[in-house]
Amino acid sequence: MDPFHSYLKIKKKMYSAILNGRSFKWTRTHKRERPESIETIPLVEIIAVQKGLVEIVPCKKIINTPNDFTVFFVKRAPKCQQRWILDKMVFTAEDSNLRDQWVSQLSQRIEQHGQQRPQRLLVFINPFGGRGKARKIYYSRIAQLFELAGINVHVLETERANQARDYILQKDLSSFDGVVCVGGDGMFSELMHGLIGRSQREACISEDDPEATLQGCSLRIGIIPAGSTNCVCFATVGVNDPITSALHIIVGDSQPLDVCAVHHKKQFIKYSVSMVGYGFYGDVLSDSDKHRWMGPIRYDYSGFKVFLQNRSYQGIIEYQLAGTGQSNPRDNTRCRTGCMVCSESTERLCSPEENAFDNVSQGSYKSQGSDEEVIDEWHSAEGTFKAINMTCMSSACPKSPDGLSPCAHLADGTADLIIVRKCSRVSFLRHLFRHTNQKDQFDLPFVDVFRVKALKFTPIPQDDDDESLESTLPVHLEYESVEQTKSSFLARLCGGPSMRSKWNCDGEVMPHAAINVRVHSQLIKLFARGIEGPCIKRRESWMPYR
Ligand SMILES: Nc1ncnc2c1ncn2[C@@H]1O[C@H](COP(=O)(O)OP(=O)(O)OP(=O)(O)O)[C@@H](O)[C@H]1O
Repeated sequence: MDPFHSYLKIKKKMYSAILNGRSFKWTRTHKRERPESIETIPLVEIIAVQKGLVEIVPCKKIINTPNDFTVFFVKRAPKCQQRWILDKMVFTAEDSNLRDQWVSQLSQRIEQHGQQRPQRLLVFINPFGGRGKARKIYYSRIAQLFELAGINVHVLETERANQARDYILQKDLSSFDGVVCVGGDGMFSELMHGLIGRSQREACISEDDPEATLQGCSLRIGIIPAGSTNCVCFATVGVNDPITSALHIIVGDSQPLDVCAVHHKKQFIKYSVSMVGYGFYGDVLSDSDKHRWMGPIRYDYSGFKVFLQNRSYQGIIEYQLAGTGQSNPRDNTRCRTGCMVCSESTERLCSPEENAFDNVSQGSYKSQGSDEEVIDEWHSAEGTFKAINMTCMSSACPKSPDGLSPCAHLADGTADLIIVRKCSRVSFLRHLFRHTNQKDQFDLPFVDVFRVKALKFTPIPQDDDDESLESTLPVHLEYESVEQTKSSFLARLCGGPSMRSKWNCDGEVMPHAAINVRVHSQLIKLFARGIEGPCIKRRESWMPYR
């Protein structure tokens, strides 16, 4: 399409406006204005163009003036690049004919650039999410944005847990371009389980087979953060803000995401994107579940209590390292919009001859840019562990803006395994505290971190039936456990001895301690583009990879 140009007025001042293949620009025609005063909006970030003077906040109002048109577009908040705002500008053309030409030209080009934009969405609202705020957030702030963008929406308010998952598993979704949840991480997990389960059923793949290469999902998931925890949204957008997320959905962003599949023997248990954690985080979650009445503060309460208990657990960790040609968890990079590491993974997945992920499941991986075949070796560590965490993403959240593993990637087909061995309370506190500041939380003698493809954990002692463990402890282990906890007054104060922790899988307690976890590359896609910002983080104390 040829560029379209004319003079337009904004608030009675004359501007020269030009629409080309990628952007819409306008600049003052006055001679004394400097060229920096050019305003530019990329076409992909124009939400809508409408005739007349149009308002949508606090409610929709159109004044049909003959020469005016209103352009709605995305703007970055002044103090936070990741927070998006809906901005608008009213332009006045010389006559209504020119106005109509502008509206038609802009609409055509938005459509041309917006092939990834959803036309029809299925929206699930958890009316109890975020202490009952979800419904209000959707109807007072989001519904009008979807209407403005011309998106057809089918809204369902859930009446029970797992209703959204079951709906996705059972109903015809062929008319939808995406599914959206208005709620917290629990609602996101429901949508993810529904979509992955459905895709496997359609591809005749058994989710119970831990070795199966799973089928990716075609529908994208949107998250309107309205829960008490929204880690997935924060780690993929950089901010928990309903308007920002709605705008990412409208412009049709797409962010692939790796997913961990968790199995117990040959039985599928759960999918995870943010954290599979044993020991400290498992104990905090299972304790906090007993205090749900406290609301979100229960996590702080249980965190403090579990910290005082200072428990560690015996077991064998086996992990399959990702090929050495890839990035590593301490390379001081950040996964950001357009991440090269994730793009390489996308290319590998898209080219069937070099489908490294298929090779991985057979035990080898060919690193990018080298002819060298790197074996994804299995390693093992036996010992007493305070925390074992595996995460497919940084797991950044408002309390820890860099997250559990700051250099983890969203879509590179790997996860970061963080092993914290038995240590004193003070040492563990140092490790925890470093999640909230700029210091390297892995630069401690009792912490190891690896970039992995898979994990197996076997608690000691092994037991066929996890639940009956406590009654069948060998005497020496029973003694050690009791010593470990009873030796301390603080531990006694905070709870009795326990031989086995629980796994925390994205905020849900899992029933088995013996599990296998495997990363599935780019299994789902979100309406997001990753966190906008620089890929390299400059830290004063830069620590090379150990
Ligand atoms: N109508 C409903 N009634 C009860 N539970 C529901 C309903 N709809 C969804 N759920 C369940 O509620 C759980 C929590 O929801 P969600 O994550 O949206 O909110 P939250 O405020 O972040 O939750 P949490 O209480 O876990 O902090 C989800 O696991 C979901 O399965």
